[in-house]
Amino acid sequence: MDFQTWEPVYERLLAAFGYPRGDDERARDRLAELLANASTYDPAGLGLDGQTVAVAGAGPSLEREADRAAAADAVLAASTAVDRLRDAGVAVDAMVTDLDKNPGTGRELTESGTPVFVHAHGDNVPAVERHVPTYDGAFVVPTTQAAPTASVHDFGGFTDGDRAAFAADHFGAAELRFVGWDFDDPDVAPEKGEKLRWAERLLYWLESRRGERFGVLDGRRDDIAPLAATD
Ligand SMILES: Nc1ncnc2c1ncn2[C@@H]1O[C@H](COP(=O)(O)OP(=O)(O)OP(=O)(O)O)[C@@H](O)[C@H]1O
Ligand SMILES: Nc1nc2c(c(=O)[nH]1)N=C(CO)CN2
Repeated sequence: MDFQTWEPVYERLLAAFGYPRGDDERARDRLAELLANASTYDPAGLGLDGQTVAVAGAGPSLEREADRAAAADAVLAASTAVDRLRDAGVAVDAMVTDLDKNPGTGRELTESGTPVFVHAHGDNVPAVERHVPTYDGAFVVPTTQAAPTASVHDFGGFTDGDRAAFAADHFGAAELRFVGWDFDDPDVAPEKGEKLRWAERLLYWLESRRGERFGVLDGRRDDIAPLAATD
């Protein structure tokens, strides 16, 4: 997705959560500085074009659905879904994270040649500053939710999981398969619940743009507030 398409939705997110845009931009630029000497990873190298890509979230259903991830051509996993899939015997092709839960996993992945999409936003600069210098920059894909720059990309999306879906879409995935997504999880804290509601709206927008029907949204569409007139 190009930024022109993403920006109106991004502006709605900023308004909904009260995030200052300037903070996201400063975070983006700090991430760029920290990687200034690295030749970062081009996700085209993942070869997602035409593939069935599993997009793993960290909901309670993940272990139950691990086989569906294993059977996909590629797996992009959000944050702690990486560790849980590994424990279930499923290796991931890339991790998508804002470094707030399992930064050590991200470091190990980059060290062993698995790309990690590292997202900088207005509320994670200390984590970015602490962990990015410990990563192998050759396997980091730097991302922002603000305007992209020469070195920091914006493929669209907000939470770790939906950003994985937008990245898979951007790099040509033929089919997205969602595992570990539980929108009605009663155990998530209120702010996280609000983020999950936005993730759901974003996936609804994405499926409509792709002309696809994501099974994870079956039975839910009537209750989703659309983000675009075309939804
Ligand atoms: N029930 C759920 N609980 C948590 N995450 C879920 C759930 N369902 C789907 N997800 C997706 O899994 C992703 C990873 O969740 P996790 O709790 O490991 O990370 P997080 O760092 O808190 O995520 P984020 O920073 O994006 O809020 C979320 O970003 C979300 O997109
Ligand atoms: N500014 C800002 N941006 C975000 C935040 C956040 O807490 N602050 N959280 C996200 C996913 O958890 C994604 N983007």
